[in-house]
Amino acid sequence: MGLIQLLKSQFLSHLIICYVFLASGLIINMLQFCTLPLWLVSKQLARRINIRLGYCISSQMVAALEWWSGTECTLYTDPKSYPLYGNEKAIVVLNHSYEIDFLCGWSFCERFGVLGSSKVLAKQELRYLPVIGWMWYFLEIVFCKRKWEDDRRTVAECLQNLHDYPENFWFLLFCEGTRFTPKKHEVSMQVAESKGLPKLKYHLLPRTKGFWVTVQNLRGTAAAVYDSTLNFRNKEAPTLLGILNGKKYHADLYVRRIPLELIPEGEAECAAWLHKLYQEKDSFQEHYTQKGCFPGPSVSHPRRPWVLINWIFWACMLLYPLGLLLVQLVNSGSMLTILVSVTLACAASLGVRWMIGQTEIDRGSSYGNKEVPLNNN
Ligand SMILES: CC/C=C\C/C=C\C/C=C\C/C=C\C/C=C\C/C=C\CCC(=O)SCCNC(=O)CCNC(=O)[C@H](O)C(C)(C)COP(=O)(O)OP(=O)(O)OC[C@H]1O[C@@H](n2cnc3c(N)ncnc32)[C@H](O)[C@@H]1OP(=O)(O)O
Ligand SMILES: CCCCCCCCCCCCCCCCCC(=O)OC[C@@H](O)COP(=O)(O)O
Repeated sequence: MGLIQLLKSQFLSHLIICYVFLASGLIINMLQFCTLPLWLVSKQLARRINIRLGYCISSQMVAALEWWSGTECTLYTDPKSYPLYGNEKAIVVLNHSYEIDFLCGWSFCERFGVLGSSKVLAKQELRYLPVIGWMWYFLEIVFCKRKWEDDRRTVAECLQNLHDYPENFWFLLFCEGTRFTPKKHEVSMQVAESKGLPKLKYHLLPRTKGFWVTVQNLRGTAAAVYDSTLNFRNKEAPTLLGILNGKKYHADLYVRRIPLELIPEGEAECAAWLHKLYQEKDSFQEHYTQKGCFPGPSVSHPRRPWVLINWIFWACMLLYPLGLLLVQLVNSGSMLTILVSVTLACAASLGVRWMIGQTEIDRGSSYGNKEVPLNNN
């Protein structure tokens, strides 16, 4: 193991990264909170400020992926579509099998200049996650309870609010609705069978309602759907803890740009279109499994230094006062103060570990796990 790799695997390094993330994140959350009165005066200015504040948080995770772990993300796409990425509003449809799929998505957002404004249809539980969930509140992220009766109105309303959004954004949809597990796959294939749909090997059966409501409500706002299929070389199973340990992964993303006009308007037709899309995605994954790459040309889109510069800025701002505090603490000689400080640091570490746990598939929800009574043939 080289010296750098040894450094990356040290608990102290992880502690520093997590401290900078947590402390800067809470400061930024507070700044976001301070923009609340501005929404009443100038909504567009408040949005633009929040995009930049949000960037300061999410780019730290991208920095960990791109610069700390050195993970490489390769894009396979049609060179004719390539110039449009980042220059229009779009809906992204992505498979949901990996613990860091959202982070790879963020990495592409960063490279195409839409990281601060990127959006997602996220499960309600994530709204309460410190730093990230609180940041999302100010970025107008759309949350769902994964209960259509409750979601149909709220999701449509939140999407309507994005009509006058001042900057380009990508709206991410994991149509499978939950991460892939063998059990969830088995259950969803029973549903596929009952609906007379072909079985999928690499995906769960997509939930079509969220896609339909998104396409309908973003017509006239988004220009296209980016059908995106992610895989990792050599059957890598990447994790956020692996990233923190400096482990390098190799992600490949296959993107097809589909103009929004080509997507049917009716609910049933739109659902059928999405099922066909997932059958195609399944065939791309089969191609990847057989050949080790996606069909079509790959383009090189290098990482940018901004995420690293942002991290260095926050590290300088926050590590210096922490150093001073530690020196004062030791000099004080008070056992009680030292004990209280150590307890606080342990609590913060456990908090971050819990946050990381939110990305782990083994700790995932039971949504999609249970056999459902099926009355449609
Ligand atoms: C150039 C580069 C391009 C791209 C770069 C890539 C990406 C970057 C882009 C942006 C990045 C932005 C942000 C990323 C950051 C962080 C993201 C992090 C995480 C958030 C992710 C989540 O939280 S995912 C979970 C939440 N989201 C969703 O669930 C979305 C999908 N779901 C839906 O759309 C649902 O329809 C719903 C949520 C709106 C409603 O849920 P409900 O459960 O009520 O679903 P349905 O009504 O659809 O389900 C009932 C129907 O489904 C059938 N059924 C029953 N059981 C199953 C089963 N197991 N599987 C499938 N189907 C099932 C049932 O029979 C019903 O059938 P109908 O005939 O009645 O439809
Ligand atoms: C600087 C870099 C490292 C900093 C250290 C750590 C900080 C911890 C940050 C945690 C970030 C959490 C981001 C939340 C995104 C979770 C995405 C996700 O994958 O959600 C799962 C849902 O889609 C489906 O849920 P399931 O039904 O599968 O259950």
